[in-house]
Amino acid sequence: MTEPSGDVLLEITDLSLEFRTYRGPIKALNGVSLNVRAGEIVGIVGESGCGKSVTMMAATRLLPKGAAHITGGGIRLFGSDPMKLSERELQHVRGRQVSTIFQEPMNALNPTRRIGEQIVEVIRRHQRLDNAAATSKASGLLRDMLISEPERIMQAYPFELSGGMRQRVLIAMAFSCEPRLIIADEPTTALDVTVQALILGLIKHKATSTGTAVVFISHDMAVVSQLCDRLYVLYAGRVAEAGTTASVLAAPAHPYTRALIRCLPGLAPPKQPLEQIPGTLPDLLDPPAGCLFRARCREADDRCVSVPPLAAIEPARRAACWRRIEETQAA
Ligand SMILES: Nc1ncnc2c1ncn2[C@@H]1O[C@H](COP(=O)(O)OP(=O)(O)OP(=O)(O)O)[C@@H](O)[C@H]1O
Repeated sequence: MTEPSGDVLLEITDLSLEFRTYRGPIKALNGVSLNVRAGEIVGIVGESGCGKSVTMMAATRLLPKGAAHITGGGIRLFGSDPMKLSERELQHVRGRQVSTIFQEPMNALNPTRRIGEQIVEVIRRHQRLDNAAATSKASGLLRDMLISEPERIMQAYPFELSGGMRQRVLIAMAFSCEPRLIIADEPTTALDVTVQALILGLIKHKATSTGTAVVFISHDMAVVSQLCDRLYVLYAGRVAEAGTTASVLAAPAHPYTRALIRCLPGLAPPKQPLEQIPGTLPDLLDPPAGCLFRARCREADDRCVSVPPLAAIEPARRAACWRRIEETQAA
């Protein structure tokens, strides 16, 4: 697969991971490979429980200690294995090189402290700036988020702001230390559609103007397709399909990707009724053999009793579907 050029910031290779629970191991990831290069916006998309968050939490070593076990493959984040970093090195990476934006900003902000203090503290923790310079930088970052009165917002407490405004504050904070990579985990899911569009535009503009790479996690194909250069479609802890957003949307190769697209107004073919994907994700405590999408797939046949590899189907495209792999081989 031809990849875009640029430094590889994150490389996940064949990563398998399980959670050991009293009911048995939950096989959350099964051979996931993905990479992110400097300056690109990469989407990870798939329905709830498919492993999007776990993949990126593993990459930044944010998974609960003791419960999550890597059983295969590896991760290189800025050239190092995050599992082997000391706590101090990890803090440096998390503060200076990678920032994360989560879905619920209220959980990430301290409810008892003013917004301004919190942004200034983050800036000063990682940059040698005095209070006045950090305050001025915070104000500029809020303006970049189209907050017209940053001084007033900096005086406010989190509960005084709307959800969309709080999320803009968190995005400003994420960019404040000039990281090379931002991980945005469903940052707009809790917001209404108009605010969502504004926030997506702000992330895209700021990332493009600063050259920051973004991994954008979402269950919403419409959202990732607006924002991302490349997509990884995850299903039940495996990559079902990967490629540039334009090529995936133009000719989705995996039946799961096609089903995700057919569910969405705006992306579905015109004049066809929107569809639902029947069934649910397989039980990851006891996954069935073969292709994990088989039970929900209207195109499944005898070949699908064995697991399809994630194979190159065209330049810069991979898919894990026997039908598509064999069509490619036959062509
Ligand atoms: N701490 C945990 N203990 C046990 N299982 C977990 C834990 N965290 C995640 N899982 C399981 O790992 C699988 C992947 O979860 P993950 O949160 O990555 O999904 P997701 O695609 O991000 O979905 P969502 O959008 O709902 O967050 C799921 O089956 C989930 O139940």
